[in-house]
Order: sequence, then C-alpha cells, then structure tokens
Amino acid sequence: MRYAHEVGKVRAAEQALMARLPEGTLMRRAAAGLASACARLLPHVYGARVVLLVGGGDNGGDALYAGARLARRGAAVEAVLASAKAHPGGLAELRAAGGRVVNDAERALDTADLVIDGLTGIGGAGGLREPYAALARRTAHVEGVVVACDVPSGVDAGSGRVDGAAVRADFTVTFGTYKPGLLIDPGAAHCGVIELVDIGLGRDLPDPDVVSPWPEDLGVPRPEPESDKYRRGVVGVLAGSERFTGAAVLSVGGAVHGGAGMVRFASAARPVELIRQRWPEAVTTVIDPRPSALERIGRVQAWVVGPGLGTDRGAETLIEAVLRTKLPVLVDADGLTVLSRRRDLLYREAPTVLTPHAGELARLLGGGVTREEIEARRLEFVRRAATELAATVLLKGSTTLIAEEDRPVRVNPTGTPWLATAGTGDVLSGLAGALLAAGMSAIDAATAGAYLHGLAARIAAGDPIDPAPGLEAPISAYDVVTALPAAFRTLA
Ligand SMILES: NC(=O)C1=CN([C@@H]2O[C@H](COP(=O)(O)OP(=O)(O)OC[C@H]3O[C@@H](n4cnc5c(N)ncnc54)[C@H](O)[C@@H]3O)[C@@H](O)[C@H]2O)[C@@H](O)CC1
Ligand SMILES: [K+]
Repeated sequence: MRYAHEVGKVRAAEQALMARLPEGTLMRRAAAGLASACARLLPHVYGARVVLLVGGGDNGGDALYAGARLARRGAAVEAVLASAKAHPGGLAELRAAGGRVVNDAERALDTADLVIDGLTGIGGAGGLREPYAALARRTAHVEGVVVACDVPSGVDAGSGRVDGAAVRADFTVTFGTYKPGLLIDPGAAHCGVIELVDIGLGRDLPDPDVVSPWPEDLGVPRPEPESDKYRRGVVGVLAGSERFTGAAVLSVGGAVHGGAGMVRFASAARPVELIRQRWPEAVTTVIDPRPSALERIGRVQAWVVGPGLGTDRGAETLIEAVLRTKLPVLVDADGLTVLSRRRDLLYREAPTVLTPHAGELARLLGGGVTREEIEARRLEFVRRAATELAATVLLKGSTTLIAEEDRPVRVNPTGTPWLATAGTGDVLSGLAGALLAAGMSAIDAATAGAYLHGLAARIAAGDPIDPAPGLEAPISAYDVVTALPAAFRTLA
C-alpha cells in the first residue's frame, strides 16, 4: 500500500522527530533527497541549467538547499523568489554554492533544463495568489523537466483540490509520507511520477488516513484444487427490467468474468431472455417483484441489486427483500435512487456496499448537498457517507475512493478517463459482487473490483501501463467485460 497522512499529522510527526534532532536536520534530509532525484533526471548535473521557484515558506527552503547541492556539483542554478521572505539559511547556502537570484523569470524558465517548484508545499492554503499563480502557470511552457518539491504548488495537499493555477509536474518528490492530495484527482493528475523520500518520520507517524493499493495488496482469491462452484461463490444479480435490459447484460458480464463460481440472475421476462442468450452460463429465474421472490432464486452468497431495475414500487420491494437478508449486498444505480427515499433499509447487520457517482451520492446524503460540492471535496464526502449511511461506500469518479467507517480511505490507482462511458458502472457492480460472493470483505471486494475494472478499461483502451496520449482508443462498457480476464492475469 502507499500510505498518505493528513497535513496536521505530518506536521505533528515532523515536530516530534525534530525535537530529537539537531536543528535543520529534516530540511537537509528533504533537500538531499530532492537534489539526488533531480540529479538522476538530468543527463549531466555539471553544466545543467536549474531554476528554483521559491516561495516564502519551508517548501522554498527545501528547494534552495537542494539547489545549493546541485550548484556544488557544477549546475548553473538560478532562483526566482516569489516572496521577499525566502528562507534565509537556504538562500545563504545557495549563494555560497555559487547559485544566484534572478528577476527575469521568463528568461530563466525558457532556458532551464530542470525546474524545481518550491512555491508552496503542505503550507499552501487556498488558490495561489500572485506572483505565485503566474509562475505556476508559466511552468506549463517549460521545455525542461518540472520537479515539484513535496506537493505541486497550487494542489491542496490534504484533499487534492485545485483552485485556479497549479504546477503540472513531471515528477514529484514528496517527503516522509504521501499526502492525500497526491493520490486524489485533480491533484493526482498534477504530480507526474511520485518519489517518496524517507526523512525518518516512520515511528512518529500514526495510522494512515488514505491508502492506495499495489496489486499484491488486493488479496483476490484464487481457486484451490478442491474448489467447487459453491466454494468459489454464488452471486445473485437482480438487475434490468422490461424497459432497461442493457445494464443487466453488463452487470452479469462483470460477475461472470469476476470469478464467481455461479451467477444467478433474476428479473422480468425480457431481460431474463436476453441473459439466456448472452450469458448461457448464468442460471436465470423470471420473478415478480414480491417480497417472497428471492425464495425461488436459490442459494447465493452475495447479492447485486439495482442496475436497470427501475425505481418504481416493484424495484423497491426487491431491494427491501434483499437488504432484509443476512447476506452481503451491493447496491448500484437505480437501487441507490430507491435507497435515497428508503434510507431506513440501510441499517442492517450484514455488509452493504454502495457504488454511487457524485450525483447519486448527493441524492443519498440529501440535506441540500450538491453533486458539485461532492466532486470538489470527494474525500470529505466519501467519509461522511460511510458513516451516515452505515455502509462501505465506493464513490466513482476520476479517482475512485472507497470508505468504511474508522478505516483509511482507499484510493484506486488504475482509473482512466476512458472509463467515463455509459454502462461501465454496471460492469463494476457485477464484478465487485462476484468478489463479495467469493468471501472477500466489503472494503476489499470494492477495492479489488475498482482496481480490476480500471485496469481492464486501460487494457481495452490500448495501453495498460503508461497510457501514451494518442495511442489509446475509445472503449465500450462491453470491452471492459472482455478485458477482465487480462486484468486478472496481471495479478498472477
Ligand atoms: N516541517 C518540517 O519539518 C519539514 C518541512 N518540510 C518542507 O516544508 C514545507 C512546509 O513548509 P511551510 O509550513 O513553511 O509551508 P509552505 O512553504 O508549504 O507554504 C507556506 C508559504 O507559502 C505561502 N502561501 C501559502 N498559501 C499561498 C497561496 N495560496 N498563494 C501564495 N502563497 C501562499 C505562505 O505565505 C508561506 O510563505 C513542506 O511542504 C516541506 O516541503 C521539509 O523540509 C521537511 C521537514
Ligand atoms: K511545491
């Protein structure tokens, strides 16, 4: 896992450690890590042109000390000061190493091989003011490599919020621990490649607030030699209606390729007929929306309910029946709309996974919360939703977040803008439902589901590892289903 801590906790850990160390040690460790990362990015340090953008706080101090180290190795280092209060010790060290302060930022940036962004770090608050904002904007036209010190300036370190101008870095060198804003969009999209420099905070850091899994953290079960279809998990999918059939096909597709031992599908006659043709491996039942309907479907280990189900009384009856069972339930799409008028159904003992996008979550939370507010403050709202709705909440979006009360929020690292197309959410519901049925906990099933779903979309679009703009192609939700086996194979 990559671990991220909120800014207050980073500062507390830094203070605790600083109290045991000679003054200035931490800044020197940070600067040494930053300088060595920069040296690795340059073909030659000797003779390289390095420009430092220096704000009035310790982030600027880090940049100045790192610049001094590069100057001592023969780089031509110029500092552009955005504030009259630049770190005095760092400034003196840079000058002593042969670096200089310049006023013509345009000229310096135009000829730079490498730019260190030391405008603001964890102390940045609100949108960048001038002249910070103009300097941050100007980095977009730099031909050299842009390296952000700790956090790309203009990105809110705690949340990833960007309000106005922000540096778009090729590389971010962050200190001690990740900050949530480096992992969550829009901030994450400003970081480029992130390198974590250990400055010794280790034992002073509390439990993380946000984590992002590596593939080996996912714990997706593999069938054992003695596995049968029941041990691998039977997932029940209640989706589709006479009017909406496509969502059911995609959700069952996600479940079939999500590793379920068996998929039981129940719905109205038309979607059932379609599933029989499309997914002959699913066991189907035509049901009426009655409270006793589930009895006819047979044994399952987890339910998926909602995609294309409609929002009428019949849909509500089925959702109520499913949520009254003692089994894990994943509710998506229309199911979420129904729940926004029946929140009472959420208070149950077995795990519930909700998979809303920001608009659906706004309806679920009620109280005048808007989609825009959620999109701007995703971390805050996903946490709030997990507590208020007593559920595991997977908030879809440019970075999918997964929250459960009293646990670090999970950030999915595999998202791609190509996923923003109709029907992909239905695939995720079946996939995560299959993982729930396989016995994964709610948060682990949601995390692994989001990971595999994003990776399948990347594979379908053309380049799973390093999406090169222009080489990818638009995908359909069905392509995501088809690419799921390839996504699973990457975990082997
Ligand atoms: N505290 C520590 O022990 C360590 C801190 N380190 C560095 O120190 C940084 C934090 O330093 P600070 O707390 O001094 O804060 P920053 O340097 O991140 O930011 C504060 C400075 O930015 C200006 N500023 C804030 N918001 C602004 C805005 N919206 N527009 C324009 N200017 C704005 C402030 O006026 C102030 O000059 C970390 O990100 C890291 O780079 C590292 O040296 C490691 C050790
Ligand atoms: K910075």
